[in-house]
Amino acid sequence: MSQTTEVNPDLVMERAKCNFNVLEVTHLIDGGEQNTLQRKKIENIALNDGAWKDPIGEEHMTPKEKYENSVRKTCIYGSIVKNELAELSGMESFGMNFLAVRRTADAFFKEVTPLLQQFGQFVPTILGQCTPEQLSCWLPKALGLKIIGTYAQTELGHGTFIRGLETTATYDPETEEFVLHSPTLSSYKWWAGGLGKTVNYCIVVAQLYTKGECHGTYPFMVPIRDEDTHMPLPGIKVGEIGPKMGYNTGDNGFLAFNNYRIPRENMLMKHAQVLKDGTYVKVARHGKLTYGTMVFVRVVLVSDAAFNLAKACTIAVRYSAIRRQSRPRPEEPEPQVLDYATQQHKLFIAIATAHAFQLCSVWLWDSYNVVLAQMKDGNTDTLTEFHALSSGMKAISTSDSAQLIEQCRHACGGHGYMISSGIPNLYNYVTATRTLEGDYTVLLLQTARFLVKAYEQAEAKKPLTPSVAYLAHAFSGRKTTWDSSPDGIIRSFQALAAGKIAACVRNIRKRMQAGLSQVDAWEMSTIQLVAAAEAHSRAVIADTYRREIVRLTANSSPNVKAVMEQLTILYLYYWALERTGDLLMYTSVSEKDLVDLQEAYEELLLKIRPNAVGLVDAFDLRDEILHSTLGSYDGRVYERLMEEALKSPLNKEPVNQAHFKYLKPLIQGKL
Ligand SMILES: CCCCCCCCCCCCCCCCCCCCC/C=C/C(=O)SCCNC(=O)CCNC(=O)[C@H](O)C(C)(C)COP(=O)(O)OP(=O)(O)OC[C@H]1O[C@@H](n2cnc3c(N)ncnc32)[C@H](O)[C@@H]1OP(=O)(O)O
Ligand SMILES: Cc1cc2nc3c(=O)[nH]c(=O)nc-3n(C[C@H](O)[C@H](O)[C@H](O)COP(=O)(O)OP(=O)(O)OC[C@H]3O[C@@H](n4cnc5c(N)ncnc54)[C@H](O)[C@@H]3O)c2cc1C
Repeated sequence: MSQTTEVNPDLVMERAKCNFNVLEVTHLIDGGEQNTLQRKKIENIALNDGAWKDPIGEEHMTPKEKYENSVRKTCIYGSIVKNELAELSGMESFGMNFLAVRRTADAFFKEVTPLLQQFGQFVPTILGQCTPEQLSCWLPKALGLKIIGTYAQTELGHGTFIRGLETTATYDPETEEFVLHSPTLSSYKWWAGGLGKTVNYCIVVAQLYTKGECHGTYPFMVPIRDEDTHMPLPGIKVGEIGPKMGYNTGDNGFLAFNNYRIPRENMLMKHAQVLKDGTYVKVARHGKLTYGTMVFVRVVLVSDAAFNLAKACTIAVRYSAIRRQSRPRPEEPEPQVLDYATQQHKLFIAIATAHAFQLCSVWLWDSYNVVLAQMKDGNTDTLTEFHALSSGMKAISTSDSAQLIEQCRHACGGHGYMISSGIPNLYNYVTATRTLEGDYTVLLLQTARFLVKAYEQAEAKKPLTPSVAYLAHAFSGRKTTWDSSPDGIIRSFQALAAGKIAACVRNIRKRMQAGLSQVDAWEMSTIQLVAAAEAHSRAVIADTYRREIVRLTANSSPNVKAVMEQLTILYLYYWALERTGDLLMYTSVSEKDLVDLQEAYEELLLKIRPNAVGLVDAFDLRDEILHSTLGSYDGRVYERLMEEALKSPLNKEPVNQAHFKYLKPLIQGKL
């Protein structure tokens, strides 16, 4: 935590009011004291020298300057990671320390590094899609930054529908090469991060053709730029796609091939092989293992959503503690805006949600490792359930985080709209994650596919996998009894998920009986299927959050236990109140129960209020990582806003030339 000598008195007061041990909660969020110490060590090594700081605010730079500045900082951070953090960061395990490296990177990059995909997708694809020989060839080069790569799957014409990709990789047994070709404009690769200017290698997903037959999409390792001159290689057309809402330091690019040849060995052959004579050999037992990188990134994105939401609520809660506005009681000073119940309603759910997603991400990560271990032994049985689970969690966590970050902006009034508040960059980053790596709707429909099948299993009294075990109770013919205890509310969330899934199944069957095909009946039901998958994912998140908090605070001090319990209950009440219509439909909840619940929710906000600043301090986000005039630890908000305003290039001269060139002639009637 960064400290300065003068701290805003309101923040001093808030910190004195906090009744729990902030460090204990930090340890809880980090997954233990050792992790906190290690993270702080990484942050200290990486951030204490400051050579990476921007010469002028990035927001005042041209797109070209922004990109070049971002590469500059990437190299500084790259050398710190390579020379000083490599051992600490456990790169190969992608564990907690790797997350600390990822978290520290945000001090360097307000948007993104052009090397995000190197570590987010290029290395993971090498790890997940290569044969042992390929792995030993490419992994050291990629980890040692001898080659810089990205992941080019999406095309101008298709992102969601991978089977519709048009880029072809046709095997030529004469030369033992693949010929990569982009037959149409819509087949141009589009979006890959770092592709525009930075990378020299690219994992390209293309339709595999051999012996005149198409075998579906596979990944290929493709050199695209000369390793010395960095010029695009002959047969390659590559460039940057232009300004975006965010990710502007990430040089997302386009790429096309004109009968471009790569050696046979450059097909990533863990899951299928093409022999020298062109024979296709399928190795994998599960048809979708080539989608593995996407599953990995979806898991990572849940923790990314939690982290970015924690940043936004740190900014908004600290700001709300120093911001005073209006005078409801004329005899008293203006209250801190944090004292308004509506402000607490906007912010405390954001804190609880950041905790919920953080704990769910750790749980999801652990479950993912179990699935990977089973797959190593040749067992892919749990992959389908995990795909459904990770798709749902990715969809909900990225979407809720984006919405709550926007809510944090609302909570900061006009100043939240300043780039220097830090919130716009956070929103622009997170809202993209709702789309990338599988759009929200598309992923929830994947979850729904699984749920409908699970419902049919339950109906046939067959065994159910853990995440849908609650469906076994869906056939009692009675509404679930409302009970406002935490476990009772979770049971109600499960009941409404089960009710929605059952309604979807009924609708699909009814439509098919009326003569629609299965595809059309499904399509007509997709609005409800998305709602059912959302309800299911929310039930899983609520259940996991509650279970994990109970487990993790078993030995905590009483006040930590109490405040963590309050947050989980707040989360449950909030979502119950958001879904009153559904509860009335699928549980025995009465009007009076809902009135009581609303009252209990409002009382809970009051209980949490004195600990609000302590709760966001516990996220332990250094000022360098927050990049915020409103959210710094010392609360010197107005001073920082003024300092930033004075940095505006428009303030460099008293009168701008546009006055004489355009305005004066207009004023003088000469135009
Ligand atoms: C040293 C230097 C230092 C420098 C700084 C260091 C900085 C450190 C930074 C560290 C970085 C850390 C990481 C940070 C975060 C990472 C961010 C990375 C950035 C990401 C940017 C974005 C990238 C992308 O977007 S890549 C493109 C992604 N594209 C998609 O996601 C496409 C979505 N579409 C699909 O997934 C599919 O097409 C789908 C699933 C919608 C449909 O597929 P289909 O083939 O048509 O399948 P279908 O017929 O519908 O059948 C479904 C069937 O298959 C099963 N299924 C589908 N998918 C899967 C799967 N993945 N796994 C398992 N099973 C699957 C499904 O269940 C169905 O089964 P059945 O119902 O039984 O038939
Ligand atoms: C910042 C950013 C970075 C990215 N980085 C990369 C990268 O590094 N590499 C890479 O390969 N790609 C990358 N992408 C691309 C990204 O993966 C795709 O944009 C994403 O998967 C969505 O696909 P799409 O753009 O084709 O959307 P579309 O599928 O065209 O979606 C448009 C609309 O149609 C709806 N829709 C589509 N299909 C269905 C359906 N079956 N049922 C119901 N509704 C449907 C969607 O819900 C959406 O509302 C990036 C994208 C962004 C924004």
